[in-house]
Amino acid sequence: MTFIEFTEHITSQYQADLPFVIYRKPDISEVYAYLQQDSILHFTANYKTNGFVMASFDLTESYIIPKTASKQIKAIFQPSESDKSTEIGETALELEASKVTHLRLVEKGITAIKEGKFKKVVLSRKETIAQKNRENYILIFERMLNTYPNAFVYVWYHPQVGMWAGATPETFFSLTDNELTTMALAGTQAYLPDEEVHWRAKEKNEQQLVTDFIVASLQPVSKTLNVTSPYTVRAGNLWHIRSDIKAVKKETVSNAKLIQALHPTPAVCGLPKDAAKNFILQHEGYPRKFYTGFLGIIAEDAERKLIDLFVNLRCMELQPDKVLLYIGGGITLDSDPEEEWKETVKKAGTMKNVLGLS
Ligand SMILES: C=C(O[C@H]1C=CC=C(C(=O)O)[C@@H]1O)C(=O)O
Repeated sequence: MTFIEFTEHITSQYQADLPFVIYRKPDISEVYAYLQQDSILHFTANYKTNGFVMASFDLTESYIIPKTASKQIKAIFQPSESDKSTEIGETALELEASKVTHLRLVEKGITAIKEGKFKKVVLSRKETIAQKNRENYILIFERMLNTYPNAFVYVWYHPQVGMWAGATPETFFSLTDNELTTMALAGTQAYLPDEEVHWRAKEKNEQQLVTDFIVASLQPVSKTLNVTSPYTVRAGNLWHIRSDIKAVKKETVSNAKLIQALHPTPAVCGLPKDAAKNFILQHEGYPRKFYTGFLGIIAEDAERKLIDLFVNLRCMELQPDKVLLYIGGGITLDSDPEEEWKETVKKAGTMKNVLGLS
């Protein structure tokens, strides 16, 4: 199937108001779709059903587009020069208001760290863009494919839930039979061509906290565990620090148990997990919904088990009359609120770029 034919199937699916997901895994040229043949909202509690999972940060919403209820199609996407001309404005006023709110939130987080409530918390905000862009979801998908070749790129739609799109640099975990791979991702700097990246102790420590958490969470459920040294990776207009983690999972550990052990990681929540999560739910002042949740594929049969899940970062909710961007950053003892604000502005650039806004 050509990419054009692929998009025609998606257009018919959307016109019929039926659920679908289109996605591309990092560094490959195939694009895939699950086209659900009914409009039922399917839930998954045990993550055993084959299909495409979309789970919210607080796990109150864990949906699946089941394989058995869907048509699956694929095509090859050839990268092209993307057209970035579609653009709309946003109100400076809203941005100012959200800056004050975010600075206060970060200050509260730093105070709580000083009081010993937790070591790290990831605090986020939502930015509203007065742009009617839901109908442009295919153009947005193409632009994300072109701009972020090493990201997991997707558009997900369910008539009862809404439409989400994103280009995330973070794997939650992949499982092939019992071999698990995951990553510890943290630290952010702007990508500037021809400039070398230097990480400060603050960012290195922040990333180490994430690695330590993942290792400690995987130890009880794994037979073997290996971690690479941290290295620098590019995610669009940003640099991050990353370590790769490989483990062999104990046979008896279920998907649900694994998810429970790892989600939410300190890359999106904090440390200790429960204290940071409570702080987020109490103080962020808006529901994260699917931002910092996870999404991806579950494909298990008698022969083999394949799971490929990604953390939902650098994403947006495409509502009929507006676009909502979700962005955050890790706060530790030495965080500076103004710098943290700037970091969220840079991260917002990942999605604004595909909307033609930066
Ligand atoms: C929470 C986000 O990014 C996470 C992933 C990489 C680096 C991060 C950081 O430097 O704070 C965050 O932990 C986001 O993009 O909204």
